[in-house]
Amino acid sequence: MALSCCIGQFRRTLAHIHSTAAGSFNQQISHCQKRVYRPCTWINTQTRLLSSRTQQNCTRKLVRNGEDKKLVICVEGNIASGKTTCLEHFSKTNEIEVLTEPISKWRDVQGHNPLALMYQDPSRWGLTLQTYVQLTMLNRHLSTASAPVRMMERSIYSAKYIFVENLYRSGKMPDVDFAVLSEWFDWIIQNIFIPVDLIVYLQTTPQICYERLKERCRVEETMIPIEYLEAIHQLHEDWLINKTSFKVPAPVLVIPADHALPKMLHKYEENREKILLARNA
Ligand SMILES: Nc1ncnc2c1ncn2[C@@H]1O[C@H](COP(=O)(O)OP(=O)(O)O)[C@@H](O)[C@H]1O
Ligand SMILES: Nc1ccn([C@H]2C[C@H](O)[C@@H](COP(=O)(O)O)O2)c(=O)n1
Repeated sequence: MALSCCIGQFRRTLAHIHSTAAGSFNQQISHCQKRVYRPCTWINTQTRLLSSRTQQNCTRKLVRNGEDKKLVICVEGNIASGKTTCLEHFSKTNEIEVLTEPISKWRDVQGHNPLALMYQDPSRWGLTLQTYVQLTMLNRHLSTASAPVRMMERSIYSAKYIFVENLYRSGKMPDVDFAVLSEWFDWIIQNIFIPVDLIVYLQTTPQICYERLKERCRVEETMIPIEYLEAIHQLHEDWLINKTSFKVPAPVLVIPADHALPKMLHKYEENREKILLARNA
């Protein structure tokens, strides 16, 4: 009698634990959906979007409404290769919105300058800067479009494939920092739709970048040696030209960019149509 009473009580307790756990699990899901995903939509990219820009090895991704319709061009290149100057040129066109790198944020996050810290002590501050770069670049990619064509300076891809990779390969980023950043990056790429239609690669020699960097004279960059620009250059070449390092998310238009400014402006005009008609489909 006492034993069957105990078994009954045990069963009721188990049932209670089960229903409480299930309830709290469901609550977590709806809380998660409401809090995290409200501005976007989960869509089945296999059924709704079939262009190659969606082929990122995932069937369900977080997509901003309407983001699949605009054209996205990322301008990539070494430090001081002329990306901002190129964007400035195209910003005069009505249907193009230009998004420069959020470097002002990297120089001032709540009164701190992670860009300067990274150059002073890359092993200590590389992760700090690159985590923030990843966040701010993701924010740039997901920001609401204000024109049919978007031209962006760099991308979340080059942040990882060029700058994080360089810190790691040069021995200035500890394995654990690289592992954490890589897991963040892989999660983002697998779960969030980040369309790119064309990469415009401003191909320069490191020496020319070094001269332009000296002329620009950004205070954080005064200690950059030519060897750093050479390493960044080689990573760009392996990614976008040799295609031996990482997956390239879009077709690449290479524009040789060592020339003086008037010739560069002419080259931008020569390539205008190719750029504006790009659709990674
Ligand atoms: N074609 C060019 N010839 C000479 N100087 C240039 C040219 N393009 C840009 N510059 C100068 O070089 C520096 C770096 O250019 P910038 O557009 O800021 O490069 P990035 O955005 O790639 O770092 C700036 O001082 C800019 O005025
Ligand atoms: N992921 C990144 C991106 C940029 N930087 C650095 C390199 C430059 O000092 C600066 C901005 O580059 P620019 O627009 O002049 O080519 O930010 C970095 O360290 N990591």
